Amino acid sequence: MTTRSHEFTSATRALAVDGWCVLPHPLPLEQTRALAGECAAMHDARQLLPARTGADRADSSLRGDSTYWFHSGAMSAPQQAFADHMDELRVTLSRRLMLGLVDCESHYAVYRPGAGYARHLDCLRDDDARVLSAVFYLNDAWQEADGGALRLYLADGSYRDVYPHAGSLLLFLSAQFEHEVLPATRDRMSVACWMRQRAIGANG
Ligand SMILES: O=C(O)CCC(=O)C(=O)O
Ligand SMILES: [Fe+2]
Repeated sequence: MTTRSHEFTSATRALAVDGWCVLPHPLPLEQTRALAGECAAMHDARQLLPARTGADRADSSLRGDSTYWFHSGAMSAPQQAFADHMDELRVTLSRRLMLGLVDCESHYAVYRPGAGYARHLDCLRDDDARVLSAVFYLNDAWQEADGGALRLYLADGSYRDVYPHAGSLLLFLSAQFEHEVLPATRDRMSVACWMRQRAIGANG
């Protein structure tokens, strides 16, 4: 079995059983580095903007990150390589788990020290398109003492803390897992991605 098909098989099993999983190194190291370099440079150039919460407003007490949405048809080479990999994963998971996933949307996110994202669900109100959440982390040499865990709340009332180590990909079913981003002591970079079904009521 190739590394990639092994990765897809373990993700399929874990999602079917637990509804979430972490893939330690789904992308080649150079691709992770290229994304991290681009994200940091775009952040320095102020191309990331304060993120919005459901009510279409920026409220930094709920959510403190800045984001840049990938534009299909106008992606940089690192963004395109990431999007191609996620599309391949989407098609495989959709077929094996019968999820009806039709596309992905992705953005860079940077949380400055002290910024977090309060406990939430990724499904937007009045829009059930997001089925699978994927967060790909870009931070070299992250230590648990740096904070910044993604805290994933499980159905039995416990939680798991996932640290944003460069190259790891967290996947979870968007409608089932509340989660929050805990504040960190250093900049925290990621690509957040949602695999979507055709929303009920959507045209075309
Ligand atoms: O960066 C993370 O670990 C998760 C971000 C998140 O929950 C979101 O963007 O909805
Ligand atoms: Fe989220």
